Amino acid sequence: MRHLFADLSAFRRDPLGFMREKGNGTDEPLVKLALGPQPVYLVNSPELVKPVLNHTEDAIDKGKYIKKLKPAFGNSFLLMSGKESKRRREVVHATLGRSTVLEQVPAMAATIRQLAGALALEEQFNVHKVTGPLTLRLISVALFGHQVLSPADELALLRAVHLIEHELEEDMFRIWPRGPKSWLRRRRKYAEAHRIMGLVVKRVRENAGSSSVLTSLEEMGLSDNDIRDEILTMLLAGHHTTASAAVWVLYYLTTQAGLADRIARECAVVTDDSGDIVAADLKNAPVSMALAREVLRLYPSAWWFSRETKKTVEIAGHTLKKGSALIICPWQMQRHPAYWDDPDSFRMDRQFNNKAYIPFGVGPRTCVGMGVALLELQLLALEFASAYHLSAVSETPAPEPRASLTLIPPPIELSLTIRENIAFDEAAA
Ligand code: HEM
Repeated sequence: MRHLFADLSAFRRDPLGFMREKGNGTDEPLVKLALGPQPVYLVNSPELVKPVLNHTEDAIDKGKYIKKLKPAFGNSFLLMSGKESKRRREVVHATLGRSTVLEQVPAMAATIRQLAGALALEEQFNVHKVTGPLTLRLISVALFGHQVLSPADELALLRAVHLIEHELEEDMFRIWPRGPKSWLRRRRKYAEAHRIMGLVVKRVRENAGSSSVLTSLEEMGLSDNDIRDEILTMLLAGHHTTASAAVWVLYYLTTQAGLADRIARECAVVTDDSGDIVAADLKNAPVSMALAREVLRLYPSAWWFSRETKKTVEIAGHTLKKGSALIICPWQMQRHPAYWDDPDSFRMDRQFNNKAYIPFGVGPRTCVGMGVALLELQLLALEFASAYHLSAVSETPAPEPRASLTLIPPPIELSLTIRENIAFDEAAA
């Protein structure tokens, strides 16, 4: 019998490499991992993803790993199960539905354009440092409308995220409890983060009084604290993940020969006479959408997520006893050579309706922000490619990302110069 912790040090050393090594080297649909006393399985077959994620909550539900996010997300529906979670999810989902979000396209595009203009004045910039504040602003625009979050609020929220992120990362796969010093440090940081977040949410509520999501949450009869937690969840879950993918969108625009030109041409098709993107025409912009999708295949920001069995469950010939963890790892499955040709290469001609393509999860708990995240990434590509020429200042190819709660991109430095013209010749198209 293998030691209960046999895989722990390899996992800690290189989580991304570990998952690929465990899953890609075998056709076992469920791979047992020795990460501690709790039985943990990697879901290694796309055929099992739906059965696991669509299972009734009384048998397979979100488990103890996600509960560790409670210090950040509080009492929000992301961490709940059952009727209350479903009720809240429906309200949020309605606000983030495609038709509602499309109404915010002019404001979102203008936000991106403003940032790009400011970056063009810089000699060079670190991409992740700018996509964090940008996606925070964009998700706030999508949810509450224009200019609800001030630049000072954005900085404050980013600081709060920074305070708790490291601590959450440390707790995620911790086996033994913290010592008193470390426990106190965590308590202090969380308290400070909560204070900051509380102040920001208060201002969001004051400034966005009539926005639909706030009104709907209030009409549901949620307490002030619960509304605070739902808002924070959307801002936190919504910006960090998208910011990480946004880095790679700009990176590939810079490094893939001809891609920026193709997207600039595509942008010309979806803009009106004043140069503004027309939301209803975005369906005619497949290249920028394929870029966003391929980026999320190679670099799924939510690189893993999990479920836990609430009773004994039979899956793929395994009897999983109550309390077993099931890890779903888009990072590993989306680079599995059995499901993808040349899996490590960036290729936009792929079929994304592949069962092994799961950057937003599937089933009843699939990402509520999927539509808005894809829209943000698409608008980013269109706005940058149409107006600027991007050049890489840091090394290419870029180093691999780091695995934290989400995938953290490496520092990538780019510079922008104003695009002179687009070559409209068909041959280049
Ligand atoms: C590229 C960006 C994003 C990625 C890769 C991503 C990924 C995911 C994944 C994989 C899940 C499912 C987790 C599970 O089944 O346990 C999820 C859930 C969730 N996401 Fe996203 N997400 C992104 C953007 C957003 C945005 C913009 C929002 C804004 C509101 C958001 C809010 C949420 C929430 C609230 C849930 C929980 C849903 C539930 O439990 O019912 N995400 N996300």
